Amino acid sequence: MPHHAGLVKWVQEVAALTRPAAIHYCDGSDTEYETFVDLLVESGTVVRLNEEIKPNSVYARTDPDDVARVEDSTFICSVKENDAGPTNNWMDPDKMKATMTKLYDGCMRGRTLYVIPFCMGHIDAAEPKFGVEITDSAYVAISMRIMTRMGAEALAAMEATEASFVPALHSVGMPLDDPTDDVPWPCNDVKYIVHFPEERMIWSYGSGYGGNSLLGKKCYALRIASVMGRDEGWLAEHMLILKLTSPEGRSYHVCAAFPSACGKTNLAMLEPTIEGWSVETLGDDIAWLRFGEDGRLYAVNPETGLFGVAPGTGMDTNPNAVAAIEGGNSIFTNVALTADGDVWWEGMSRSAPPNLTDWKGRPWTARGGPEGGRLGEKAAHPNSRFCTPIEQTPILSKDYNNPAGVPVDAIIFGGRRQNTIPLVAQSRSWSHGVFMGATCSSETTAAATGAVGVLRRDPMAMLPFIGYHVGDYLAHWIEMGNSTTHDKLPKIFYVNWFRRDADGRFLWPGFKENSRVLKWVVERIEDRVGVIDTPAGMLPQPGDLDVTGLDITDADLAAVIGYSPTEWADELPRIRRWLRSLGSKVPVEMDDELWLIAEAMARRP
Ligand SMILES: Nc1nc2c(ncn2[C@@H]2O[C@H](COP(=O)(O)OP(=O)(O)OP(=O)(O)O)[C@@H](O)[C@H]2O)c(=O)[nH]1
Ligand SMILES: O=C([O-])CC(=O)C(=O)O
Ligand SMILES: [Mn+2]
Repeated sequence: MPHHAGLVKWVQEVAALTRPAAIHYCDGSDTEYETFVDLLVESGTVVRLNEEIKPNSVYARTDPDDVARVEDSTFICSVKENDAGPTNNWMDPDKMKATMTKLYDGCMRGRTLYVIPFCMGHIDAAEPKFGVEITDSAYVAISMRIMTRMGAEALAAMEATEASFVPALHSVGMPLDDPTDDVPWPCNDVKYIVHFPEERMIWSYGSGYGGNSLLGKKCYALRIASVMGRDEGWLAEHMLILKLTSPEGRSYHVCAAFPSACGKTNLAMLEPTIEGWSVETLGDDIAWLRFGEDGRLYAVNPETGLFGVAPGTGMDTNPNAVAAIEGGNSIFTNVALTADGDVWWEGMSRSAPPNLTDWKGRPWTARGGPEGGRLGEKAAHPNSRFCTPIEQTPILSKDYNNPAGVPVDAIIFGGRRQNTIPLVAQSRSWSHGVFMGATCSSETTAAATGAVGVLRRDPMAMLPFIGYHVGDYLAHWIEMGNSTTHDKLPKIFYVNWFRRDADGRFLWPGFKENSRVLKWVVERIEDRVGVIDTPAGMLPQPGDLDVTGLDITDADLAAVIGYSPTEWADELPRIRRWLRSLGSKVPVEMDDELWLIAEAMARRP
């Protein structure tokens, strides 16, 4: 039994409310994992994959209505409504607690309450960030084991100092009065993903999907941590971290923020196509950025696993992710199952293997669709995921486990835009870089429920993850830039791999070829190439972007890297309207940058 008084008391309170049949404190051991998998096999939630092909791995199919983050049901319940800002759903915390307490009342009947002590970031960090998730899902428990530093070690470190922790309560919301009533994927139509920023507390109900239920990830490491960062002078960001080494052996660290399903995992594990360059991975989704004593910004990845989009992950796009997955020890969700007990998804190989079972459990027919389903339906859900220990990445940087993190040389923002945004642009200054991040936009993907392909602004790729007022968040970014000398700050860039021609064809091959853009970024850091200053930012000069050996026409290249005055004439009013819609907390620097761009456009027809 743990002796952390605060923890024991909280577990007792939750148990009194939710009335589970049993309580289990997770130690994170291999035996415990085996027990949980056995239970999940018995309840039909997972099947074990073929031990020869995917050792120690399982496959889960969710309820077809529980496949992504539910942004409409995600709330920031700050005490004051204005502290949640215009981009978050808000409800009065007392009202929300009353509503959810009713839902939690008896919600774990017939199930086991699992207590998962965990640490986001390194347990021996200067100020370790602890959390404890209570959940009634063993699927969540085995996923948290991959994604976080959890179990006995985290608990011991917490107990050593009676450290405070973020309490994170999760229930699938399906009590069992008769065990034979259980379903493979218990969940509830009513879903709430709720954050109490002042109390640093998370309540989640009704969903078992990763982004809604693995509360260390988006809920803690982004929404709650962004509030901690505001108060303590650091940043919690939706960013990958990579280390890039040039043929001369000089290394640089790059953080990049792209919205969900817009290429972070792919870039983080990139295999450069240009001679002599190499990439090592440090993180693929979340970065915590703090100033070191030398005044530089340092990044750590608070997670220990990859929770990656499966479709599109294949040998030709991301061989390092494939290698990590081949290592086994993984949980696959909503992909397709092969006849020999392996997994498959669109983009893994050119054609589907025979006798597939799709993500809804339907046999896959030779005509290329599920039995009883529509032609053209995918075998794997577009937001299907692999959950794999990051340590299995063949190109993991040796600094991944360094509690102090790595110094950041460049920050890249990106989005998924068919037009307007050039392949790569550098910011003229820190505040122009913050402006680029702030006005970043993207066409929506399947990572959240709702329509796909709709253009929305996604500041720093954090729109669904900022735990407070977006205006205060942008001001915090500006302040971070003012807390050190200009030359120590990372350079800021803005990229777009997704620009298309009039026929909808991607103009840029992307994936591994994005190494050519990283090379240009390094050449800018080293001040070896010049730029063309445009309203869209500082763009590569003709001939500077290395396209040796690349199959791209001059016309396509010009179109993908170029500034389009007509497209920007449409864009500028959209940006202005959007900034206005955020209200008066937006820092004045954003208006200044907008004005500078408008000026430049007027000068340069
Ligand atoms: N056209 C094109 N598609 C890309 C590129 N990089 C990634 N993609 C596609 O974008 C999708 C998502 O890529 P990921 O790297 O998994 O995205 P992510 O940002 O890590 O997503 P989250 O885990 O949801 O935060 C996949 O379907 C990829 O095939 C690129 O350079 N060009
Ligand atoms: O949270 C999730 O569901 C997965 C993810 O990384 C994202 O959506 O950005
Ligand atoms: Mn993500």
